[in-house]
Amino acid sequence: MTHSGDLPGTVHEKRAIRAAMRDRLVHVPPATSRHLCERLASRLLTETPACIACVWPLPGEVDLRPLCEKLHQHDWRVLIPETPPKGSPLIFRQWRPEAEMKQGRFGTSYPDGPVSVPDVILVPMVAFDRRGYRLGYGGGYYDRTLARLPGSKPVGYAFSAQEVAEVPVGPFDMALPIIITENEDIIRDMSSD
Ligand SMILES: Nc1nc2c(c(=O)[nH]1)N(C=O)[C@@H](CNc1ccc(C(=O)N[C@@H](CCC(=O)O)C(=O)O)cc1)CN2
Ligand SMILES: Nc1ncnc2c1ncn2[C@@H]1O[C@H](COP(=O)(O)OP(=O)(O)OP(=O)(O)O)[C@@H](O)[C@H]1O
Repeated sequence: MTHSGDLPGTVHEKRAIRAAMRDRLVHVPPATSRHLCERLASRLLTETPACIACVWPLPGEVDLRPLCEKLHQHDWRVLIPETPPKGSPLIFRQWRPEAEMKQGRFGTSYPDGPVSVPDVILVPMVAFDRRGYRLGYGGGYYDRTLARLPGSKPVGYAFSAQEVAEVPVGPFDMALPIIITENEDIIRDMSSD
């Protein structure tokens, strides 16, 4: 596989962090995921209902399904991404509680609903740092998607256990303005830009 954007050293470092995180995430209890969903819900539900992109969980990840249900009950439109071939941005489709989920690329699941553009994008990650940089599974999907949707507000979320000192940063990586964990809201410090 070619990695057009990142230097070879960055690619290796990113791989090593992904492997370390897989081991760490095995030990996160399910209650932590529920707690994080509650923190996300209490923050989002103070805002006017809007259109929000969530994700259907992959093994070991934060499970946003309770949040999807709650937001839907409060008149938010919930979208879940369909994963296209690598190199293309994500396709967001409307989800409803009764939606049948289809199997997509890399073990992802997505609903069959109409395509829509989110106002808010909840951004999953494998690891993050305090500057707001994140590391995903290496598809570059969120970097590409956020670059094309400047009007959508990205909100990162992760377990505190996923924090590392410094995520290696490639030319396309963008720092997130906010990352929410089960313990705190990490707001990016713009003064260091
Ligand atoms: N729940 C969830 N859905 C999501 C994402 C995510 O991070 N979490 N994505 C975020 O972009 C997109 C899917 N991105 C992915 C890109 C690559 C691989 C992948 O290559 N997986 C490897 C194993 C990688 C590893 O564990 O190191 C594989 O399946 O072999 C998986 C997902 C969209 N949907
Ligand atoms: N906007 C973009 N345009 C072109 N290439 C990009 C863009 N964003 C990322 N890439 C490239 O995609 C590849 C994967 O990126 P990276 O390792 O940062 O993915 P990731 O953030 O871990 O994955 P994901 O966003 O899917 O969770 C890299 O080669 C990167 O340079």
